[in-house]
Parts: sequence; structure tokens; C-alpha cells
Amino acid sequence: MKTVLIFDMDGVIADSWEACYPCCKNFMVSLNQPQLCSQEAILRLFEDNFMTSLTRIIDPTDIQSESFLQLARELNEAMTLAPCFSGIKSVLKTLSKDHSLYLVTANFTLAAQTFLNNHQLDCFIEVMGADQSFSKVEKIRSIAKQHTDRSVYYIGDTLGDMIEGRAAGVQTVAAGWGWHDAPTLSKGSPDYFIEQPEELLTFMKY
Ligand SMILES: O=C(O)COP(=O)(O)O
Repeated sequence: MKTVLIFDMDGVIADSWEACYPCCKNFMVSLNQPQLCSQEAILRLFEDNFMTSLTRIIDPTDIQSESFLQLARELNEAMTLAPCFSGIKSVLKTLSKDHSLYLVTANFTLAAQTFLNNHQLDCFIEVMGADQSFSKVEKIRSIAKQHTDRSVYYIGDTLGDMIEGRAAGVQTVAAGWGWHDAPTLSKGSPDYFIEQPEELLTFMKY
């Protein structure tokens, strides 16, 4: 039976920390939050849903839409330069022959599509970015609802991904090559932990 595999993008497919960090930093500067400008502070925001973490610190009404538009423009530009993690492209191509692949990301849909086009990755049925919903729980649930007879997995690289995947009621797979280290990911009690993209093939019994 076909499985539904929902992928996070940054840190799982896109080796994009170097591309994304300056954009996130500029966003924090525009919000006048110098204490959130370091790499560590921004990575900590991904220990839950990014917007949930941010609005615990900043009043949501202080987040101007112009700051978001600027973030979207910068991420779209930066993602044109982001490489793929080694090995992930052929893994995705193999998996897409037998399974249904989706992409659910905190990045913007256009930035994700730019990245996917650059790498000739056309294996996703749908790409759902932050402009569709800030909540990965909502996006994962909406996909799972279309496939109630199939196993659904969310493959992510941050503690926030593990928390949201679990809250959405799907099985979570922690990708150990991304933005958060194993001790951080383990706080989200992932159902599975893998260290290399190729392990996804073993996991799916290739
Ligand atoms: O892993 C994360 O939470 C960040 O990655 P994303 O931007 O693709 O959601």
C-alpha cells in the first residue's frame, strides 16, 4: 500500500541554513529584536512552531506585514542559492515512484518552488508554505484527511517539526542531518530517528 510521506524542506531537503539565517536575522532587526539575531536564538525559535515561538516573545500586532513581505523577498532570493543535501534528490525520486510525497514548510511557497525548480525536483503532489498557514499541524492534517486509509509520516529536522507532526496525529521521523541536533530532536519523542537520507529507503523497505 502506498504511504504518504510529508517532508519538511529546510534542513531535510535543502541545506539552507547559510541561505536562511541572514534573512531571519534581517527580519529580527526589522522587528527591533536584537536579542533574537544570533544563530542560537533563531534556532531556538524552531523548538516549537516558529510563529508560536516568536509571538511568545513579541506581540503579534508588532509584526508589520512589510517585514514579512521583505522576509519573503529575501528568502525567495536566497533559496535560489541553496544546495540540496547530498543523496536526498535520488532518494526522493525513488520514493516518489511508489509513494505520495508532499512538502510542508515554514518557508514561503514561492521560495520552496524556486528551490525545487532549481534542483529539478518535481516529485511533490503539493507544496504548502507559510503563506497557506503558519501552522504545520493544520497543513499536515489537511493532507492526512485526504488519505485516511494510508500510513502518514512527517519527516522533519527540528523539535518544532516533531511537536507539530505528533499534534497532527501522524508518525514522526527525525532527520539527524539538519538544523537541530539529536538531543534536541529527542525532546519531541520522534517515532523514528534516521541519520542519512538513504536510510529513508531502508525505512520504506527498498
Ligand atoms: O525544520 C524546520 O522547522 C524549518 O524548515 P522549514 O522552513 O522547511 O519548515
